[in-house]
Amino acid sequence: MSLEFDSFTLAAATADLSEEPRAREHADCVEFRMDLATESLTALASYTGELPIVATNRTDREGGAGGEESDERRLDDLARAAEFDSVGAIDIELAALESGAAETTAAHARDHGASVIASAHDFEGIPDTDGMRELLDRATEHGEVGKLAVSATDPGDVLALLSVTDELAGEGKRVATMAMGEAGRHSRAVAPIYGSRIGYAPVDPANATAPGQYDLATLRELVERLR
Ligand SMILES: O=C1C[C@@](O)(C(=O)O)C[C@@H](O)[C@@H]1O
Repeated sequence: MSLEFDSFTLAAATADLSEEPRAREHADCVEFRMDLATESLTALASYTGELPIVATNRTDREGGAGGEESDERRLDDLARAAEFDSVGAIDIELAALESGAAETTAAHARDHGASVIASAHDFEGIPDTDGMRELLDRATEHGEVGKLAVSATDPGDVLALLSVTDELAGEGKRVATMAMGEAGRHSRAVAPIYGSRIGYAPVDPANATAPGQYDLATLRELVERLR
């Protein structure tokens, strides 16, 4: 089952697929953080949930726990994840796509009907507007969706991110954006209005996969009320 991200899609982010029944009420899909899970391929093989899965195997370099040294193994596991019917998309870092390291991973995923989210994360801060536009634009060239997560220290940081989101979405590009951190939290509720296609929230707030996330029920309610 392929995930197209034709409209806003709310992902319940988790390292534990047994949480899926609790996510169903609010989420459109599950983001399975393979890098935070144990035996992730075994968990995928025994998944019997209803929600389609976005498989993510995040590298340490972009805030994950997938290791830095074992990029080949990490990407290989991601490619194998895409073989499961339940996996509708995989998330690959733009850096790995641009270096060519993940070219076969992306092709393999598409061969198995899974789309590709090309993602970039800045855990240190927020690039300037031109930098964000350029990164996001490049991401949309490599993925069915281009995603940018930045770190805000001030609510004003979010303005530039929203404006770039609005601009690229207005050009018909599929983008997903969010500002991490407390100061950026509101971006998660507001960015969908400007065209962001994917939101992430943990089922259990104690298990956030990024700083400043709302819990799933709250984000769903905020997005619904604001649109
Ligand atoms: O890339 C993202 C976005 C994210 O970092 C966030 O800020 O919500 C959460 C991650 O799980 C996901 O892979």
